[in-house]
Amino acid sequence: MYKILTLNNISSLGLQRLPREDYEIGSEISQPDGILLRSFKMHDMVIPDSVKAIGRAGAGVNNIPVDQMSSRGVPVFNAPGANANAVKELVLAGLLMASRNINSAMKFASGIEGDDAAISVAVEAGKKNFVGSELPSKTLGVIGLGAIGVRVANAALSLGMKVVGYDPLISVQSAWQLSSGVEKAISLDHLFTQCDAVTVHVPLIDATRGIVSAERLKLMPKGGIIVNLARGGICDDTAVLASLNKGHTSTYVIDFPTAELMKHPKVLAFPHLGASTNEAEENCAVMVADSVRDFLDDGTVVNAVNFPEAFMPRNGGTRITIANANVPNMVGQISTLLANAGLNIADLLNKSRGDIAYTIIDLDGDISEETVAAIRGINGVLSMRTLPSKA
Ligand SMILES: NC(=O)c1ccc[n+]([C@@H]2O[C@H](COP(=O)([O-])OP(=O)(O)OC[C@H]3O[C@@H](n4cnc5c(N)ncnc54)[C@H](O)[C@@H]3O)[C@@H](O)[C@H]2O)c1
Ligand SMILES: O=C(O)[C@H](O)COP(=O)(O)O
Repeated sequence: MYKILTLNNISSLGLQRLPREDYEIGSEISQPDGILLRSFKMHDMVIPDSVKAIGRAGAGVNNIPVDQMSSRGVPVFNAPGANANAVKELVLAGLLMASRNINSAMKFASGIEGDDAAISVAVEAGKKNFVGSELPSKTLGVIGLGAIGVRVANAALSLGMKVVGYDPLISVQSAWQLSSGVEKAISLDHLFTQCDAVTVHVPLIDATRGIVSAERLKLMPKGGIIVNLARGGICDDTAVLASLNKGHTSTYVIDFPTAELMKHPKVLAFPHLGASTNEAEENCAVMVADSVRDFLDDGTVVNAVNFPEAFMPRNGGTRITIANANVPNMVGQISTLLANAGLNIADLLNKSRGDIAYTIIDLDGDISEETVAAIRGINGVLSMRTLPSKA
């Protein structure tokens, strides 16, 4: 029986992927084997040694101490692309709200008093204050062309916008999905000089913190729109507020409001709503629950942010899995210990990613506690699991 601790509400469709005969799930579980969460901030939490896997039902993992988990040989899974359409739709909504002054116009309309005739007079007199502009012929800059950025770029093209993209680390999969109509910016500065609106879709990491800066905002034409549904910190909020106050930037659409941002009339603040659709919550929960289950049951690794992909069909015998530092002779030392214990290797898979290597070994026989301890004792082994044979 595996124990799963949930740190946020996880869609029941996802939790149903973990059969109750094998999985106990709850928000008060002690000594869990796995943790499922959304945006719960884990950095200040003491993560029990029992934890073997962490599953983020979403995209961003900046709320999880991934490096610490890597050093403990614990994979962190996420749900790549599972909420991308939801975010794309909110980006488009934000762009439309900003360019048509929808928020302030709605506030005006809801503040009108009087009978129907008076309302009609006020509406017709007041609408001139909310004249907007249309998206075709405008240029959108998309920073980060991953699951969300590609969808936003392609959708904006289909709405008639010119689209300029920037992502020096673009994956082959994203490049395949990106419309050929999206132009490539040669640098971030190049992107800002061309764009009436800029939207960010990068993870919050050192390299992306503050990339929407005072200097870059000045490069944009007057009246520009900034959309940040990625993470607070990617835009320099102080610089954006200064640019709004000067009248250079027209609107800041943000999914991560702060006290200062929320009270500004030119800020459209959403309550971290990007992934909050029934579809996205279900997609994310199902995807990450499957990954955590496949790992706990079989040692399979799919969609981990810190481990290599690893899948080997079960041959029916006992399986051991080892995460270790990616240095020479680890597999040699492990197989020597197995040979010394008289254990034959039926099948073996060894993969690496950055500093971590991961090995799956199916054995023709049962492994003793003594041999497990010897493998755990090899310098560089970060974690080891023994999975009972499967019929
Ligand atoms: N508001 C929400 O509810 C919500 C929902 C989902 C994701 N997000 C945020 O959006 C981010 C992106 O999500 P995604 O699903 O598209 O992730 P993704 O991993 O598919 O895409 C991220 C892209 O950013 C690119 N990138 C990384 N560093 C970069 C840099 N310095 N400059 C330019 N590009 C860079 C990567 O190459 C990748 O293509 C997440 O990390 C998360 O923080 C927010
Ligand atoms: O990174 C993400 O996937 C989003 O920020 C969604 O976060 P949430 O699951 O807390 O809505």
